[in-house]
Amino acid sequence: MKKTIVVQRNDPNADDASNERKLAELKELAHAADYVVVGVLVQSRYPDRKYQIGRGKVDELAELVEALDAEKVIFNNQLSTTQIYNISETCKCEVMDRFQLILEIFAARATTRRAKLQVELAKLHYELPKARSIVSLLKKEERPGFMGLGGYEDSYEQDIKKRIVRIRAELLHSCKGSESLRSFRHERGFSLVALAGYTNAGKSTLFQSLVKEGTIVEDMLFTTLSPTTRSLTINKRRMLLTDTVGFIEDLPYWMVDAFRSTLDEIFLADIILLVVDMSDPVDVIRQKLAVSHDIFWKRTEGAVIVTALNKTDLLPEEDLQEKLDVISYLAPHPVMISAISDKGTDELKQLLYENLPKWEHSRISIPMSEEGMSTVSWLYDEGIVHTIEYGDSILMEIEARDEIIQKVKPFVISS
Ligand SMILES: Nc1nc2c(ncn2[C@@H]2O[C@H](COP(=O)(O)OP(=O)(O)OP(=O)(O)O)[C@@H](O)[C@H]2O)c(=O)[nH]1
Ligand SMILES: [Mg+2]
Repeated sequence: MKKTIVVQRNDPNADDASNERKLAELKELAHAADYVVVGVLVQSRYPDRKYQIGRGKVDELAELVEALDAEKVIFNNQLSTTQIYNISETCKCEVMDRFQLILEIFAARATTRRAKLQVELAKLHYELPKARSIVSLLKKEERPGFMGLGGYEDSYEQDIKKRIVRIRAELLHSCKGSESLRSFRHERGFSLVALAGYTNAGKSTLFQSLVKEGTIVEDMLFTTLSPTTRSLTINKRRMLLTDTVGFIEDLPYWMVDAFRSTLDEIFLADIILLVVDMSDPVDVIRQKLAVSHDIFWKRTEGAVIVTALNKTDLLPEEDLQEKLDVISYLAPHPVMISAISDKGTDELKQLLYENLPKWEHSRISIPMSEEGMSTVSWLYDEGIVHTIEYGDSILMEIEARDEIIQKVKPFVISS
């Protein structure tokens, strides 16, 4: 974890509360990218329009970097190439802006080929307008390595343009890889549950708390497909739980596709587990829920939404109930939880179980033979075996997806 200092120039036209919220969001983003925020610097008086930060403040920042031994400075406002260059010279550490931070988060979370291409595309869009000044700065200063650029040449800008064209073409032809991921998982009898919600809502904490008794062997298979997916068994039903990137507001248009593609897992899920931070002010919760539903709308097919109202440990019971009353129309299948203390986890698991795609019950009789025995072990893998009796034939009571029942149709006695 890298130590970082976050810097914000307050918007003089916005009120204190909204400036504070912006800063809080930046800290949350830094946390999401695995940084530890060790210091904060706010520029409240409006400096010269040309600068995001006044001269004196840059010196103050440099002192802070040294005192706190920070490795990185993250600005909430967009910076020009020259600004990044100059500030990093003075502070003697890496400097980046909010957009680069968000790109870093997307890059870390992109699991499918399509998502990776989208993130790469967004990065190139970010770099393109800066290409010329990067090259001229490097030429002036003879400083290779700046902004991750090794050697440089005049064709840098051309090069970026070519890569953009190439990626666009590949994206056009790439089929949705995650579709096949879904069928692969379904073939193996797993239902898909995706965690969704704003950054800092507590998705990853809940993910860890739900999967802590998960089965390691199966996990090894799926971690290679997606590093943020683990298996989870509730009442013998097996599901795959996927942690996803948090929703982020105020994205520029060139980042929207990259953001959406990191959410592919959500759009393919059987259940969307929407995590909400109940310690937010109720207006903020309502706004976040509305945006979340907007993101799911039209992109999900028949997914059930379960709303996990998290961080209930931070509020008294009456406040929780009051907030729930206001937001209930935006919170389908609600359950109050506290991911850090495991409170409500059992109710949540039960709710997930109840909302899984329905499985069929059947009584079947399978001939006692080698082939019959392999069918039995296949059924153990694919469904739930409630009872089994060995006699002249093998009598079983099973529960499984319809496709599975169809395959043993000739043996069905009753359903
Ligand atoms: N008090 C309290 N804090 C919580 C709870 N759940 C999570 N947190 C804290 O909230 C912060 C964010 O939690 P994460 O699990 O990283 O949130 P996230 O939704 O995964 O965030 P992103 O990955 O950035 O989208 C952490 O500091 C957690 O310790 C909770 O139930 N109660
Ligand atoms: Mg997380």
